[in-house]
Amino acid sequence: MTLAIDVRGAGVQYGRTVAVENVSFKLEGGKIYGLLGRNGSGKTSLLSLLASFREPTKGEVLIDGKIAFENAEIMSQVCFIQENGHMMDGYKVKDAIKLAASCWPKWDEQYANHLLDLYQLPLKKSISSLSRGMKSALGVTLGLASRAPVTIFDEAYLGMDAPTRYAFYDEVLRDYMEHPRTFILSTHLIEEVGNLFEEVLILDRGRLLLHEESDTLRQRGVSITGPAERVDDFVIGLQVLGEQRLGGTKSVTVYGELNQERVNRARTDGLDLGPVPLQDLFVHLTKKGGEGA
Ligand SMILES: Nc1ncnc2c1ncn2[C@@H]1O[C@H](COP(=O)(O)OP(=O)(O)OP(=O)(O)O)[C@@H](O)[C@H]1O
Repeated sequence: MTLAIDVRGAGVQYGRTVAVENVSFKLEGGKIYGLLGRNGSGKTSLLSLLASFREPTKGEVLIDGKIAFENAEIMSQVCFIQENGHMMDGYKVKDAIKLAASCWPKWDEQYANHLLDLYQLPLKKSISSLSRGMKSALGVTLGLASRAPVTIFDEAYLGMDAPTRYAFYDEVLRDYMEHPRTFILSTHLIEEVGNLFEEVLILDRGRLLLHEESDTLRQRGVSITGPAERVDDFVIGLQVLGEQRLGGTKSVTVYGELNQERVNRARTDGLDLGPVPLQDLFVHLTKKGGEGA
């Protein structure tokens, strides 16, 4: 089941702070989406609109064609897991599981038990006594086992150590293949998780800077490496994002796809063309005072 998401001119304001401004995008659903943005760029505020936790100050958010806010039917289709939990500190793990089972109609108890075992989560322990990593694992368990048509993880796996995080990424992919639905993951760990994303949205100071297929975005960056003088000559007229030099060799990162003529010229000039990591593109695109896309 895929639910389309349609965000129309949405804004979130806290007093005088504008956290999200005039953001519009459509997600057809049934994909894994990455939401990227620097600290304070408005990711959590935007995601809380999708989860109906908050009403937009401006604009509207539609899920499956219906206004999401305070819509019980929609809320039961969206599971929003945050790093800090919203997770009833006074309760035990088994209470959180029980509550989740009653919230999400597609809750899969067997899968939840499998994940509880995998993460070795003690059912009888109170949530407040769990380590940070265990709290993350509980969040991840709730999100995955919810099988909600729209499952959102807002940095929810940050507390996990690296092997557990990688196991989580594998689990998301496996579960997504077996039970296709919409996943939205916000993250700072772009290199780790970037390969999962089919589409990427970047927020910058509350505004949507970019919404693209990740493959298209990756093709927007090219690194050109070779003898320094030839590289300098080659990049004239291109948008240079950064450069590194080692002796007489230089590597320059440019933004924008190279046309065939340029690609041929690089070959003739003996220059190497290579991909640019998503993380580097993100850093350049969201640099303070950067030009953006
Ligand atoms: N409850 C709130 N009251 C007042 N201001 C808030 C509140 N929540 C967020 N903000 C402000 O809104 C802006 C966006 O915050 P938000 O948490 O949405 O960003 P974020 O991209 O999720 O950040 P991070 O990556 O650091 O978690 C920030 O300037 C933040 O200080």
